[in-house]
Parts: sequence; structure tokens; C-alpha cells
Amino acid sequence: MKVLVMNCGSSSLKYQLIDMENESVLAKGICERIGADGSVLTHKPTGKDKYVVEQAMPDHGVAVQLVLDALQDKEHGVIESADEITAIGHRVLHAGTIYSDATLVTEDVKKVVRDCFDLGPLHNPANLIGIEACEKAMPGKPNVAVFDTAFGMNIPKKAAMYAIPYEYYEKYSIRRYGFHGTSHMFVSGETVKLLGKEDAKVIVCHIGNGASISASIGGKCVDTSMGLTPLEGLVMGTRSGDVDPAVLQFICNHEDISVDEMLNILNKKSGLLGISGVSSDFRDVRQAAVDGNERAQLAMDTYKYRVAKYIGSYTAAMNGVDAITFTAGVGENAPDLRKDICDYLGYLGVELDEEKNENVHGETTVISTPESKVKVIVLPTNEELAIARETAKLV
Ligand SMILES: Nc1ncnc2c1ncn2[C@@H]1O[C@H](COP(=O)(O)OP(=O)(O)O)[C@@H](O)[C@H]1O
Ligand SMILES: CC(=O)OP(=O)(O)O
Ligand SMILES: [Mg+2]
Repeated sequence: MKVLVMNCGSSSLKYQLIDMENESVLAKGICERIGADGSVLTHKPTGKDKYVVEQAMPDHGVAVQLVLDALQDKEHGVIESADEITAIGHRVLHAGTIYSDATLVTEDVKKVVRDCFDLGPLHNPANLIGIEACEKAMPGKPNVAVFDTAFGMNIPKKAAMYAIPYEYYEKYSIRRYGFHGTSHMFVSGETVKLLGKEDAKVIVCHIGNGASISASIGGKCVDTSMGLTPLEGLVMGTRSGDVDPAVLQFICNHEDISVDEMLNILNKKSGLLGISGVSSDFRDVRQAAVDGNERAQLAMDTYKYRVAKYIGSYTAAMNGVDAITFTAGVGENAPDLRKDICDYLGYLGVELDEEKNENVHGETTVISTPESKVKVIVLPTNEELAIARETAKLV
């Protein structure tokens, strides 16, 4: 069975075609800068050369078609026709309380995804376009939605509640949901296996463009940093993370802008980009800081400090921690960030093996010393494999 996984983000589409017989990746790739100038598809067929297509991608529909073309390309492809694909698994951000477990896509599922556009403005529209483009290009094939909320949905109610009038929870299901669930579930599960301790207390730091942190005991989530939407929590590439809600009112009044405009600013113009004024990309901001840009340095400091604070609070939430695992684009690849965060954690008995840490870029490795009271681990996330497994289960 060959499963195609589509992970449609706000401006990108990551994909993998996986042969589920042995979970081998036949091809994977990414379309970047969708909807902007300079769109590019980078296609990596296993055992063949990388294939780069620079072509305008005004929306995710165009990107999906380019991916299907690349997969079937005479020279760079890995299948003769789309008929070889059994099912398509999609990462879907938000379906409120209606859906959180993986489900076959139906008209009703699509309606719920559409109804939740305002809860996932950067992701849900792209997710739906991805699903509809696959339905159109491969009529009759099963599409499966795997929700980013699955892992965080079952946190204890005391962690899920906002302390606002209860009627909003009852009327609108205003609560904390948490996202990046597929990643947190995968990485915390792998961490538990690596530790060989079934009831391990694990903190996973998923630090990519979007960033979030979770606390889990024995692979079961007990708290997670994103909330009703993926805006809460850590400082991210373009998202603010936690802010005092009164900041919104103050800026709206003084700048004469609407709440919608303000939320757009918090989602797309804040975070690393907002503080540094340089870029939303960790590598660019880090370079600017090294070159002496003070705001870039402040952005870096704020970004890492927020992670360290959450680690402290999640250690308290679990009354201890056995392992802290770093994952996603930044977490897997930035030794300097891992070191600076661990520098805050001496009180927990965290001892980093600095030489090991320096040399780890995306391979599963314990980077703490044998004496460290808490294991610090780098473990690459694999949202696509986890989505493919859920998809295979359902078809
Ligand atoms: N080698 C690297 N070193 C440091 N940061 C990196 C590296 N590769 C990617 N990143 C950072 O990872 C982030 C993207 O992470 P990713 O998990 O792909 O995000 P998303 O899935 O949200 O698009 C960017 O900020 C990028 O700068
Ligand atoms: C939920 C979320 O922030 O996802 P991403 O990191 O893909 O933007
Ligand atoms: Mg991601």
C-alpha cells in the first residue's frame, strides 16, 4: 500500500510518498513560498538525484498538481501513475471539538474544517485546498484527515480551561486545544521507548517556524503550550506567543485598527520577525545577532527564554521530568539554541555534553552527560510517517 502524505502549511507543502509494506519513503519534498514570489518545489526521489522546479505557485492547488507531476515524472518520478497511490493522508490543523481523531474525509468533515477557518487562519484554508486538490486530481481515492489537535485534546480539564466565564466554554467550546499533536505524540512516544521507562515524564520542545512545547507522562499529554489557536505559548517565527490581551485593546485604540488586523499582526508580523525586524527565519536572525544587530540578539534571547520558562512550568506540572527532547527545524539543527536553553536548567540537574550537542544535526542522540539528572535528547520528528500510519489504519 502506497500512502501519499500532504502537510499543507501556511506557505509551504511538505509531502512524502511512503510504501507502508516496510514504511520506506519512495519520495519526499517541499513546495516553498506558495502564494509569494520565487515559489520552488524541491523533490527528492529515494535513490535518484534531487529535482528542483522553479515555477509560480499562486495557491496550494497548483502546488499539489506539481507534486503529483513530479511523482510521475519520467526521469525523476517514482510511480508510473497516480493509480498506484492507495490513499492520501492530510495534516489538518483544527476541527474544534467535532473531530480530533483521524477520520476519512467526507463533505461533513470538509464543512467542519471550513467552519474552523477563523481558529486556524494560517493553516485550515491551506489544508482544505490540499484536500480538494487531491480529490480533483485523484477522484475516488480515500483522503484521510489527521488532526493536529489529537494529542492535546485529552489534557486534564484544569490545563484546558481558560479562567473566563464558563458560559463561553459551554457555548463555543472556548478551551485550549494544542497543536503539532502528531509531532508531539510521535516524539514523546519515541522518547519513552528510548528511555525504556513506560511512565516517563517527558517535555518535548517542537521548535520550527511554528513552535510549541508539551508535557506528557507515559506518552499521554498532560499540558501543551498552544491554545484555542496556534498563537498561544512560545515565541515563533512570526507569531507572538503569550501576550497580555490588554495589549490588543491598547494597540487597536492607539493605532486605530480592528481586532482582526491586530490578530493578523500577532500571527504574521510578530515573533522573531517582529522583535528583530530582520526575518522570521531562525538562521537569518541568528546571523544578524552574530553580526551585532541588537534587536536580532534581543529576539533570540526572548525566544530561548520563553522555552526555558515553559520547561520550568511543565516540570512543576508533572512534579518532575525524566527527559527534555528537542525536535523540528530549529530544535533538531541548532546546537547554540539547545545550549542556551539548557543553561537555564542547572537547577534541575541538567548537564549538557557540549561536544556531543555541537555535532548533532537531526540524528536521534542523547546530548546530556551520563551524570545528568535529566536526559536531554535530540529526536527528529516525522509527522508524515505518523500521518501515513493513521491513514493506513483507516483504509
Ligand atoms: N540547519 C539549520 N540550523 C538552524 N535552523 C534551521 C536549520 N534548518 C532549518 N532551520 C530553521 O527551522 C525553521 C523551520 O522549521 P520547520 O520545522 O521546517 O518549520 P515548519 O514546519 O513550521 O515550516 C526555520 O526557522 C529555519 O530557520
Ligand atoms: C500548528 C503550527 O504552528 O504548525 P506549523 O509549525 O506547521 O506552522
Ligand atoms: Mg511544521
